[in-house]
Amino acid sequence: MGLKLLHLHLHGLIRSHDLELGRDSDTGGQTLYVLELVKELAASLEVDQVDLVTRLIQDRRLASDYSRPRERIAPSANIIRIPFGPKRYLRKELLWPYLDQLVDQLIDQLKQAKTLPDWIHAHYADAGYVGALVSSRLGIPFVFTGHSLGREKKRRLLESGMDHLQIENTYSISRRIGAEELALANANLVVTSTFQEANEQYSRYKNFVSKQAKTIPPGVDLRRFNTISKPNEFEEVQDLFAPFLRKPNLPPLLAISRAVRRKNIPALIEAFGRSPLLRQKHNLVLILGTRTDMKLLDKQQKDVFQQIFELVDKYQLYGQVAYPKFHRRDQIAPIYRWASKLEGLFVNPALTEPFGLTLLEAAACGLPMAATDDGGPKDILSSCRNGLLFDATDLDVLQNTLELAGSNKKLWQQWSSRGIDGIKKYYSWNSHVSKYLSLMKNQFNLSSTQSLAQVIPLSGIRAS
Ligand SMILES: O=c1ccn([C@@H]2O[C@H](COP(=O)(O)OP(=O)(O)O[C@H]3O[C@H](CO)[C@@H](O)[C@H](O)[C@H]3O)[C@@H](O)[C@H]2O)c(=O)[nH]1
Ligand SMILES: O=P(O)(O)OC[C@H]1O[C@](O)(CO)[C@@H](O)[C@@H]1O
Repeated sequence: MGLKLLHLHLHGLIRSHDLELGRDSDTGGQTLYVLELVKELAASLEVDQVDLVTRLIQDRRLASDYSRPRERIAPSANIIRIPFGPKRYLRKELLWPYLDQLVDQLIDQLKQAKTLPDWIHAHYADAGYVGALVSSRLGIPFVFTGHSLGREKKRRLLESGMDHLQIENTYSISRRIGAEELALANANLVVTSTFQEANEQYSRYKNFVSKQAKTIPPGVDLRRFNTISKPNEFEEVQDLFAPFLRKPNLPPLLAISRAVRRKNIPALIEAFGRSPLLRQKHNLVLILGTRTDMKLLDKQQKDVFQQIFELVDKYQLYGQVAYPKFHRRDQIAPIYRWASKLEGLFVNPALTEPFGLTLLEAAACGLPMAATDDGGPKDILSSCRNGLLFDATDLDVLQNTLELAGSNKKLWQQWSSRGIDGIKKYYSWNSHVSKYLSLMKNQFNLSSTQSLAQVIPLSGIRAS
C-alpha cells in the first residue's frame, strides 16, 4: 500500500491552477513551493494519496475557488479547505486566534478517516502550530518546513531600523516565533531549503536539534522556465513596459517579488537612482505583484509603493523605471527571457532570502543574477556560479556590484550558460521528491510496505 500524506499550508491564496502570486503579501513563493511539491508527490508511484489542507475563504473580493471545500489537483491529490475564524480573507498575522478551531476540526476529520496519514508536513509557523498539536494528539509523525523564520525576519527588520514595538504590532512576531518553537519541539524532521538555514537560522531556536534537519532544495518547473521563446512573446513583453521606458532595449535590471518590506526594493531604486552609470546603461523593471487600486493594497504594500514613488520622484527616473500594475503568471517566464535577450540581470536585494525561487526561474531562462548574500542565493550561486552576491544592507556595495555585473559581456555570457546548466543539474522537483521520500523512509526506518504510523512511537511534546 502506498503512502498517504497530509500537507498543511494555511495562509495566502492557494488553488490548483493560476496561482495569484504577488497579489498580496501572503501569496508568493511558499504557495508555489507547496503546490508543486504536492503535484510531484502525487505523481510518485510510492504515494497513494496526498491532501493539502488550507483555509476555506468566503470573500466576494476573491475568486470562488477559495470557497470550495474540496478541489482536485491531480488523480491522487486534493486541496481540502476547512473554515476557521471569520469567513473573509485575512492576512496571515490575523489568523493566530483562530488556529485552534482548525486543530479541533482536523482531529475530528482524521479520527473519522479509515486510515491516518503516514505523516503530516506543515509549511510555515501557522501550519506548524496546527500540525504539532494534531500530530502529537494522534501520534502521527510530523515534518516541519519554516519557509521563512520569524527570528531571522525580526533580526533583519531590527537591523533595518524598525523597532520592537513596530515589528510586534505589524507582524505578531512573538506568536509566530512561539509557534515555530512548538513546531520544532514536536517535529520528527525539519526540511530546510539551504544548509545556511539549518546552521544559522533554525539554530537560534531553543527547540531545534540539528540532527532533526535535512536540506532538500526546492525545484523549478523546467517546462515553464526555460530558454525557448514562444512566438511574439518578446513583443508582448515590450508592450507591457512600453508606457514606462524611453529606451526599451537597454539591458534591464529586473526584480520580481511581493511588495513587502523584507524584499528591500526601495534600496535597489536608491542605488540605481544615484548611479549615472546604471542610469545610462540600464532600465529598472519592477514586477511587484498585481494591483488594481492602491487603496486596496495591505498596509505593508502601500508603504513599499509609497517609498518607490517617492524615490522615482526624488531621482526623476521617469522613462527609466517600469512598474506595471498587472501581469499574468504566464508572462513571468517570457519576462525573464526578454531580460536575458537584452543581456540584463535579475536582482534580488532582499534583507533576507531563505531560498528565492525567482533565482531558479531567472537562471533557467538564461538570466544571470545579482543577489543578497543570504540564504538561498548563496547556495544557488555556489552551485550555478551565475552572477554576484552583495550585502543588501550597504547601498554603496549594492550600487558598485550592479555597475560591475553589467560591465562585462563575456562574463555575462558565462553566467547565463552556467545558470541554465546548473538549474537542470541541481534544482528539479523530481529529484526533490525522490530525496524527500527516501529520506522519510530512512528517517523512520520505513520498509516499502510499513506505514510510518506503525514505526513511530506516540511522541509529541504537548503544546506549552
Ligand atoms: O509579482 C509577482 C511576484 C512574485 N511572483 C512569483 O512568486 C514567487 C516568489 O517566490 P520567492 O522568490 O521564493 O519569494 P517569496 O514569495 O518570498 O517566498 C518565500 O517562500 C519561498 C519558498 O519557501 C522561499 O523561496 C522564499 O525565500 C521565501 O521568502 C516566484 O515564483 C515568482 O515568480 C510572481 O509570479 N509575480
Ligand atoms: O517571513 P515573511 O516575510 O512573512 O515571508 C514569508 C511569506 O512569503 C510567502 O512564502 C509567500 O508565499 C508566504 O507564504 C509567507 O507569508
